[in-house]
Amino acid sequence: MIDFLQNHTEGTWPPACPPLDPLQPSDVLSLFDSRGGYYVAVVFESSGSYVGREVILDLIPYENVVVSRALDGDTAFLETLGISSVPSCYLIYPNGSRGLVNVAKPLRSFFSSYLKSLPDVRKKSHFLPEKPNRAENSEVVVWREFDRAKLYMADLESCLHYLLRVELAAHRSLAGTQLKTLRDFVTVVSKLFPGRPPVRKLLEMLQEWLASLPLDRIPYSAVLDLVNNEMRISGIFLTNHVKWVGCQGSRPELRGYPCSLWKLFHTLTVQASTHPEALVGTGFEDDPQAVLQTLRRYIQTFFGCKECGEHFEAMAKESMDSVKTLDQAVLWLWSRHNAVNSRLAGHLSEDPKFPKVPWPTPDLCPACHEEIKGLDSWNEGQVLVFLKQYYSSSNLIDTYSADQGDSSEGRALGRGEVEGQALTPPEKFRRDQDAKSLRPPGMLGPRADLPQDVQHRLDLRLQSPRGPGALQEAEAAAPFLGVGFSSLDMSLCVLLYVASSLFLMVMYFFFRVRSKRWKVRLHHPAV
Ligand SMILES: Cc1cc2nc3c(=O)[nH]c(=O)nc-3n(C[C@H](O)[C@H](O)[C@H](O)COP(=O)(O)OP(=O)(O)OC[C@H]3O[C@@H](n4cnc5c(N)ncnc54)[C@H](O)[C@@H]3O)c2cc1C
Repeated sequence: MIDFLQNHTEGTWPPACPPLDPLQPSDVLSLFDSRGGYYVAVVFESSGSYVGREVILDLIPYENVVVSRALDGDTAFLETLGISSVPSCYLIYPNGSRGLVNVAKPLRSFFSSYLKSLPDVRKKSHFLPEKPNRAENSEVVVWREFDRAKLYMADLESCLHYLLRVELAAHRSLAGTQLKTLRDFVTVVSKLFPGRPPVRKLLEMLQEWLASLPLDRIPYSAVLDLVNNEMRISGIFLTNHVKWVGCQGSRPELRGYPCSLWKLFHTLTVQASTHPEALVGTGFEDDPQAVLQTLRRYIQTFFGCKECGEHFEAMAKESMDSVKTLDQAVLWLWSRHNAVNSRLAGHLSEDPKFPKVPWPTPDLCPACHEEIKGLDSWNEGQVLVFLKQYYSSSNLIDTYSADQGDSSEGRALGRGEVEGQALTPPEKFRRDQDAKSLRPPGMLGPRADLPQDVQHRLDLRLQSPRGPGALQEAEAAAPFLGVGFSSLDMSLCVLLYVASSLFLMVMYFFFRVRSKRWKVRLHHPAV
């Protein structure tokens, strides 16, 4: 195609196609002085190479970067730039600094991928909104430095917090298939989540409670009470706010929860594949699709973005049945995630700092990428090895994780802000940042009540004659005398109090009348 383009389009050069002829050393030197506010990349190569032209064409749909090519004829010039072998890519940054691009393999896909992932390089879009005015956009985003090769516990815990306290809160009560979906999802997460002990304990408690419920409808507030650890059971804690690290966006409305949900899902499929024994006794142990199917049902039933759920369901219908092993489940989710990435590249929801490119990128996993007949292709064996390492517990780090027991971190959002559900993408994710729980959990106190106590208390609440209808009162729960009693608890107490008073009064009158009768009999023994 390149030959055709260069040999047969004299005078009719496509207007959108950048020049493909090589630059002279003097042209390259003049680029050093010009400041266009964008990146300029020059691929140095031999005369028979196509790499430079391929990279130029690969980057056409991207803005803020211009690619050119130059030949390796002038060795003295190459030496002054520090180029010892070709092909090499020399990059001039928007601020004027410059240097050689360091990639693991000097291949077209590695150069292209590197350039596409530069900050502010993103796909051109006709639908981009105007950049917000700095003065209007007063929200300050505190940036947390992080390593893209690592998985952050803070992201996964924030995901669980958001999922349990915000996403599920859109449902007043849970019944039938919804309840079963939640039960299965919590089972999978509690068995496979490689989290810190207090979070695992909380998940275990939630799982045991949901599994033992004899009811087919529960108010969401009962789940929330348990998640908030209102019984103050020591050693149980889940952060009450979000803190994104590997999922932080360059603007508050970008990334966050959906990013962390993907990470949680990948972690679960990898854990199921590397620790299949964890699911023994759950009913999921013999089915390689069990985890994927559970995640699929969660997305279908609870994911706040309904449109995303429909897209995911379409993919699942198309090919989830072909998964026959736990390793294939890991790869299925990986390839579907990449399909979503490529569909969304250049979309409004794309963060310019985190362009949607096929993942893992060559810098993260050089062995995952191969070139067959000049085309980038995956080495799936290596991808599997990489995924199992990336999403393993040994790659999970606690930097930035919430201090267990410190519920004061984070900025609270208003109640209305976290409870709504009728959101449209990408608006739906806008509320992810620093969302707080509906009701913040109390600090863990020294009391060490038994988990059975919690179960009993929650069961009592569920079995109350008013059943799930008592939800509204439960939602208005407020701490009373420093002990986490809800208004439902208080109404039950008052009811019990009134009933016992009535009973006592009836008994009092009954005995009074009886004693009067006795007295009458004693005074008239002949009667
Ligand atoms: C199930 C699901 C379906 C979605 N569908 C839609 C949709 O239809 N429309 C829409 O607008 N948004 C959708 N989203 C949201 C969208 O996919 C992104 O999550 C969101 O735009 C944020 O993108 P991100 O840049 O943080 O990267 P994400 O795509 O969220 O990726 C998060 C992180 O996962 C890792 N990663 C990336 N790719 C892979 C991979 N292939 N395998 C393993 N790990 C990977 C990277 O570390 C990356 O930073 C969906 C989210 C989910 C969870």
